[in-house]
Amino acid sequence: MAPVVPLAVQTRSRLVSAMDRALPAEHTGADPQVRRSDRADLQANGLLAIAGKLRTHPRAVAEKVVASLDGADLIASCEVSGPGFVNLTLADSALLGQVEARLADDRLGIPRSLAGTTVIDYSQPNIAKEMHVGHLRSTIIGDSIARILGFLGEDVIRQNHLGDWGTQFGMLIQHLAESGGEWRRENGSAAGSLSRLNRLYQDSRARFDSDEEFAERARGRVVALQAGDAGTLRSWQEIVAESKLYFDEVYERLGVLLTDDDAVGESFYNPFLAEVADELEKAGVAVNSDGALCVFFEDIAGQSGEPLPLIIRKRDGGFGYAATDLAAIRHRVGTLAARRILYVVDVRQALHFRMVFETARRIGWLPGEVDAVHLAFGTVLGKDGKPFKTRSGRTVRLISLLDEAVDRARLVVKEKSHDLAPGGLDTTATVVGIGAVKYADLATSRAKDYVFDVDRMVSLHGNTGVYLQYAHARTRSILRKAGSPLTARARVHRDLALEPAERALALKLDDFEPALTEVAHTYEPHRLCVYLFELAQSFTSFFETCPVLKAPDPEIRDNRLMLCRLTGDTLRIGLGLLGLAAPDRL
Ligand SMILES: NC(=[NH2+])NCCC[C@H](N)C(=O)O
Repeated sequence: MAPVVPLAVQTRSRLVSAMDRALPAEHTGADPQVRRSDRADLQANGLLAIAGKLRTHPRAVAEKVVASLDGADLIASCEVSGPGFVNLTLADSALLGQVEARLADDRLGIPRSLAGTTVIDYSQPNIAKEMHVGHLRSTIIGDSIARILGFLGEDVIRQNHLGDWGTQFGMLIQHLAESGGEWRRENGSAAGSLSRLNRLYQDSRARFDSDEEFAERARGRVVALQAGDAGTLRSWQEIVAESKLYFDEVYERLGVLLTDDDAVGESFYNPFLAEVADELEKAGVAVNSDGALCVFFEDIAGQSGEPLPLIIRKRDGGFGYAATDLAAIRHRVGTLAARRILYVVDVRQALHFRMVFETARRIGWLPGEVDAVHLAFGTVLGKDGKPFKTRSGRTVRLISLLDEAVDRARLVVKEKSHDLAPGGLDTTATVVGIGAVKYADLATSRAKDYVFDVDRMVSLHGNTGVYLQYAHARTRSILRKAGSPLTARARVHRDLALEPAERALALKLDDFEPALTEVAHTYEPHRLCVYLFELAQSFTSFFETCPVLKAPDPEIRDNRLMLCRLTGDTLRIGLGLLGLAAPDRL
């Protein structure tokens, strides 16, 4: 299927050709800067700058270009305005042609414009601990970016950098051995066992901090674990396996792409850490400082004003979090052949990643042509504007949040839905509730904090997941009532004139690809949310002013049905790229 080129891009090409014809040769290739505009469909602003360079009156330049514009099939009218802008109105037939061409392709004419390998590190929960809202953000944002890059043709390798290694496991395993604390699964779900493990983990931490003799035994346990002592290793493996089961339960509930194959935890890099440290030391990138192996950064000062170290190996010989991340970069570039590595991690780790990336550049593990980007995100806040905690001050469990959202969604659906899918209330409440949580997270600009407010998330008014799911279901319901098959060849009558609301909708439908490309460049899924919300609003205005089933004549009805169909398809694919389901009935 040939890609469908957005009308703005087509218009730009026509203007460039006209400029080639009308202007002196040294200005070929200049950008006419075609943008969407309020005054007309499109506006070209680039001629002003060119006129400046040519020392000619800008309006005269614009008039000349417009006079040599060849675009009758595409552009209905074109006029010079103000100091030398060009306002362009697209031909109705061109807008309808786009609708027809997009409907003929199951990717809606969107090309696979990316090609390369991207590693994306996201979710990253910690073994023996329950997932919390911070992991929710990483999981949801990372998953959507993975989907969008993949849709645009990128080869995406997901890496779930599980916290499954380190001194804390010595503590936990020792405590389990001594206390006989029972945590194993009683029923089918791993949520209960993880909750018990989480509590035992906290107990072990408290004991470690208060009981020096226990701390000594726990440190011995770390040594045993690292040396591969059979019993210790078995305990660790058991805890890891149970934690993974629990993560998978959460992932399935959330409907994210992550599977067990993506789980490449910190322990995976353990065998390479000594080598990483040696190489850094030999290359002189890391130096011995007070018995620890560190990398220093002249331009990054700590609180005391001294250059801040990145610790590779601690004084006791243990390797830190940074050593693991450096080993991971080596693996991702050297073995996985990434041209880009994305880290979806809390903004509080910004300095860590800056130092890790800089270290990897210095030693050459991260060559200039490979990008490494920390996609930092803000904190989830409670209604009091403080980091989201339970009343007793504990971090909030992800599962209970999801349960709450689904319960709240059930009430909304029960009250509002007249057209429930066969799966009934429970299925729909799940789709709406989980979708609401995901959408609320994605719709906020990534770097910002946001307030976790379930009522707002499941609201039918405003920029919410359920608003978009309803808009999608509405398009499907219209098509069902019209008896119009969802997949048959598009029947578009190109010679008909469009009403303003139809034009606005058709124009918006043509903007899907630029919206996706923008997310791929900025890694900000909220831009796709904004697009889909505006599309749903354009659809609502269209639907309110242009009767579809009762259209004045059969050909107009056909055209309107096709607009409904393309809106529905665009919403379905767009919601899918955000990780939301789009049921046909709601
Ligand atoms: N490659 C990484 N360091 N990824 C982030 C890991 C996040 C860590 N497990 C945490 O919960 O804070």
